[in-house]
Amino acid sequence: MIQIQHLSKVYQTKEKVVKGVDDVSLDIETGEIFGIVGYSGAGKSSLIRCLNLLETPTSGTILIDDVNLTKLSGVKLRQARLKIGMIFQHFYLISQKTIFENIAFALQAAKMPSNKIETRVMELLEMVGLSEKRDVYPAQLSGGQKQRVGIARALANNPSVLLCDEATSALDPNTTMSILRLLKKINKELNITIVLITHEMNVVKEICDRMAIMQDGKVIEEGQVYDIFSNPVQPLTKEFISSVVSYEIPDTVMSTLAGTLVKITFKGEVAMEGVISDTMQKYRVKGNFLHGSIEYIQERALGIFLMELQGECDEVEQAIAYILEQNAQVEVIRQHV
Ligand SMILES: Nc1ncnc2c1ncn2[C@@H]1O[C@H](COP(=O)(O)OP(=O)(O)OP(=O)(O)O)[C@@H](O)[C@H]1O
Repeated sequence: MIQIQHLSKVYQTKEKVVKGVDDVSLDIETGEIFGIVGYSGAGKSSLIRCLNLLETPTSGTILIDDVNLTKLSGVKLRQARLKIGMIFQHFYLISQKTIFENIAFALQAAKMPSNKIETRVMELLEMVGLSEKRDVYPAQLSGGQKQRVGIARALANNPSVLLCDEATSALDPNTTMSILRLLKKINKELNITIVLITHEMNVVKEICDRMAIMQDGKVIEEGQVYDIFSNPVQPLTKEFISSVVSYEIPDTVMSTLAGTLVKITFKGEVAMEGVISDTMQKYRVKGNFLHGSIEYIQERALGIFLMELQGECDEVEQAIAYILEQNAQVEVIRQHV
């Protein structure tokens, strides 16, 4: 388990003092995939770089499996760092070395006996699907393949934690998906805890179990990804979610609506169509669908629909009460006019 306690990172420049990370506390469970989201400058890189002490925290504590990293130095710190792999947006492979040599380098640095290195490198290359590329140079690989090498190198010394710093931000959507699938496979098969930072909500939606949203160095919201998508609280969180699922209704359409405008959220197993059609039959209410989508988050359905409900006030109220009874969430966006 990773415990981040009251972590702060302050940068002192000639002109000013900047709080990159401002009193952040988070617990990340062993074996989970935890996403940290925020716009540029929110403090994500500073936070993730403090986790392996690439940045020295100004104050606060980082415990990994009860070992306080901030108290370690010298050999002990180097050993602890070997248990934390990291991958980067721009891969940072050594261009003069082959793929094999790039990965072997991480093992040599950790003093693995040379007769064991070849077997281990080939094992890693197979895990990331690049066995055929052992003797080529990084320039001969695509971005996705380079990131696979980055992953193999990060896993070389059997880390318990993998940090991903915008690992898919330089990749196209299809390649991003294949890298995310690989990370998920690694997480499941090796039970590695993954902490990733990203500005893309899609990445989080695809593979993370829990997430935190950062703004101005602080964590402003955290929780299960499913819960955050179904019930975001902070305006910034809502903004990030709208980048994946947007429920904006154009003003021109809005001005033509006379009924009550509601947002209905169905979680998981609730039979959405049945609830809506039952409601329309039970009450003298007409429903117009304005927008709708079903997202799958961690293989659990989340249906969000925007509807205009037309009818007498009390009928509309009863219809809403009925939908609520069926375990759906209803938010009245605008009462009928
Ligand atoms: N070495 C540094 N010296 C001074 N200020 C810094 C330094 N590194 C980061 N900062 C500042 O700390 C704040 C947080 O930056 P950080 O890079 O952690 O954010 P981020 O969310 O990762 O953004 P990005 O995705 O653009 O890197 C910003 O205001 C940034 O300017």
